[in-house]
Amino acid sequence: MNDIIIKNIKSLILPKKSVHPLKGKEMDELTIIDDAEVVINAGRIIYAGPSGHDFQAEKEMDAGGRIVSPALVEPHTHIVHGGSREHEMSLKRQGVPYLEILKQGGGILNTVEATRNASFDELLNKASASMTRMIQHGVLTIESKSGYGLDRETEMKQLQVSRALEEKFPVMMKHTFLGPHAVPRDKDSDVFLDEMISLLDEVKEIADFADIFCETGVFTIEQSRKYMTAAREKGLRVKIHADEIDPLGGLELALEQDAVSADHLVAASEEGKRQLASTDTVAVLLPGTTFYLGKNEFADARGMIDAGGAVSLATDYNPGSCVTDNLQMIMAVAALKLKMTPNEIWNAVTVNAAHAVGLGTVRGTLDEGDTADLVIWDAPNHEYIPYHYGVNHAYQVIAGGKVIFERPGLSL
Ligand SMILES: O=C(O)CC1=NCN=C1
Ligand SMILES: [Zn+2]
Repeated sequence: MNDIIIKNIKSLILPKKSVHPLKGKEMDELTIIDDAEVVINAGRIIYAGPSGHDFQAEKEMDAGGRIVSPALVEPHTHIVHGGSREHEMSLKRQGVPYLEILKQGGGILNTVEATRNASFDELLNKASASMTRMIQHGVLTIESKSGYGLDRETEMKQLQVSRALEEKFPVMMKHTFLGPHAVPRDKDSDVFLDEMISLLDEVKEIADFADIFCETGVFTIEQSRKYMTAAREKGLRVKIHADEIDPLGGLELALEQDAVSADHLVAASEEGKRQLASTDTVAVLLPGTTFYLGKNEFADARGMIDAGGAVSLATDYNPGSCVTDNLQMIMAVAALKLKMTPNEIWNAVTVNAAHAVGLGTVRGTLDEGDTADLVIWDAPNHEYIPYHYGVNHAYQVIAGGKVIFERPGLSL
């Protein structure tokens, strides 16, 4: 006897499980099963496909003609942080560039001060509020970065808070050390980078990836290569904030370093985009950040996909350059500004996002045996979610076969 059967599913969205991230034309392939049902037992998918079978289950759920997909995967967040930077909005309005605010000691350094001053519990409570919103928006796999400590004690505190989130919520997480996120005001960048490299032995016990902000006025290509090489020698896979604002060649460095992902890529070179296709490195695009920074040039998703590359999407949720924990909104910006198709977008927030955090065959699909992490959406079809933006379309969120969120209706 199974635990649950979900019936009356208007259409079931089934991204393809693949040992490699979906690339190029594959990204536009998406199986949609109309008139479907899902059978769950012991927290795992037993069946997800056309209805009409005679499955037995303790509990029958009626999807009410709604659509169902795997729970979303969020491959790039700065969810653990103290404070907020709404005061910087006026600087942005006056046209002060992001890197100028950082140079003046604001930006990331402002959040560093708030994070250093926050207790473990304060950071956990604040991140828990964001985690709750992400889950309510259909996300059950999340990557979480450090990078607001710039010292051993606070970087480790952030990573421990990240681990505590995974204990507290029914989600799967990956944890990233982003010690080289900015250079402390009173430090030489090479000296500081060596300090962060010296932490890698300790970090590799608690983090899955090592990440660096390779950007003008932050860390150079040479410094990024030194750090990524050191991290890989310690057995950590690497990520990189690359070519976000200036075209330093961060994407090429990511590919040279066999990075699991290269993130931002707004200023990525044509050569880098061409090389992407011959690797399994996932381009994690963050169009919400481009929108939030008031820029008009978005990452060239079309160019990367059409050249055969693998693309995924994330919020980049952080207090300074993209203050949203709503991945559905990013799906809409990807449709409007990255010119991605609905099928590409759904693959970019499920199976390819899973590959971007080393979970490519573990999350983002509903194959037999997969964890029963799925969302029942209040939407008529899969194209509707990127189309109708700014609202939460998740009706029910099911984690490991348990309904953990149901959007309340009005009590009139
Ligand atoms: O500004 C922040 O807090 C987050 C960020 N890191 C690199 N780009 C944006
Ligand atoms: Zn980021």
